[in-house]
Amino acid sequence: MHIIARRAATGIGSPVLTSLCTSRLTGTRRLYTMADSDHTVFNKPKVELHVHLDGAIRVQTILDVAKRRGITLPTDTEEELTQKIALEKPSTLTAFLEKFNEYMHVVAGDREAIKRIAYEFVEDKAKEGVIYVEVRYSPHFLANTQVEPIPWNQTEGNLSPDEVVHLVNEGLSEGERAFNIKARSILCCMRHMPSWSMDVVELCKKYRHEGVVAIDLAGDESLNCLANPGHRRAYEEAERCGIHRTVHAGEVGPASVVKEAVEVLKAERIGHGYRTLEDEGLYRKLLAQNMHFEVCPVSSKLTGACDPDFTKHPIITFMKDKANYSLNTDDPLILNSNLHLDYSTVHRYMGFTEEEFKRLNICSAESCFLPDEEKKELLDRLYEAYGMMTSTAF
Ligand SMILES: O=c1[nH]cnc2c1ncn2[C@H]1C[C@H](O)[C@@H](CO)O1
Repeated sequence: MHIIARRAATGIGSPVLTSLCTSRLTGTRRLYTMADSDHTVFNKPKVELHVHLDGAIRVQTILDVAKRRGITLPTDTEEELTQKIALEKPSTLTAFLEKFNEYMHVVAGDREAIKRIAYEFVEDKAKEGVIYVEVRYSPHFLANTQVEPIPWNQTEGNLSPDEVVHLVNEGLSEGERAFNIKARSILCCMRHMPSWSMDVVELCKKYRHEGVVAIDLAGDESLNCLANPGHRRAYEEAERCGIHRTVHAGEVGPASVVKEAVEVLKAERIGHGYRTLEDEGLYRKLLAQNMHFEVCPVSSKLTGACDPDFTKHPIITFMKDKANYSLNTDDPLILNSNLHLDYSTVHRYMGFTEEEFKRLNICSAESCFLPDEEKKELLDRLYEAYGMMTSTAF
């Protein structure tokens, strides 16, 4: 018999951190190279809770699919297409979301592409040292039938949002087996499309035993801050059926959107949530409730959600207050980033230590949407990898 006991990690407070490659943040942008990826500030198992599948597609995959389908793109080189898609400098969330127009028409409606994207996503996360990921997407945005309006100027086909979820589930499960990590998904309602939201919750219910763990509300908060009744009804149904709930709120929208997410939509986690800090009372209340904030450092700069000066970033307050939050990429394709860049950014500009990286990953595991037993297994893997577990046989 074994007794498992947690203890403080050894060597914490003294960051074992290697040098960084930060030219992408401070100077001219350039593509990631293998050398960049070697500069890892936290080379230990990680948990990622906020990343969009359709914002995490490989550029080469877009080129391959376009070629196979006979779709013309403005360029056929990986480097040039990356430059076309990637956001160059701090902008607005609206401009950021427009970047999806550059390539979504290539992959939407294509069964092979959707499954491939999901599979490759798992491989990319495994390479970043992620052992558990929750990836989100809008099934409607990848469909070309049973969706009104049909997105991305597609002509009507025969791929429904339901089949999209099935294909993503297949790609993720094959990826899990091939790369030995765990991947679950979150289905997104879109703020500007309340008429899709009931479908989304029904898909969450249908596929809850095939990898779908939660519902989300994404899209442009700056265009419409109030939760439309369509979203509200979907979230009520989610709560009634025990479907987990997260909501993009307080990214660019005011603290009142966060309040609404928590009080009306019964969100269990907040996507981004930076502007919660503008309402001291709300922030203190959420801290006391141990609310989880899914923060995305690199994204928050390029979407214009936060001051581009990272030394003034709200995440510093979260860190100092020992808040419950995770570090995430959000949309690495559009940000031309990866998870290492988020970790190196907060280390370099915000003073994050190895100890904090361990703590926030444990918070992430505790706040993930896995069932209790699987959550415990995930936590045990982290405690062990972080040297926070003793196993005493007797
Ligand atoms: O950072 C974001 N904020 C709000 N919505 C976003 C963000 N990144 C991606 N999205 C939207 C665009 C995607 O097509 C959609 C589903 O993944 O979610």
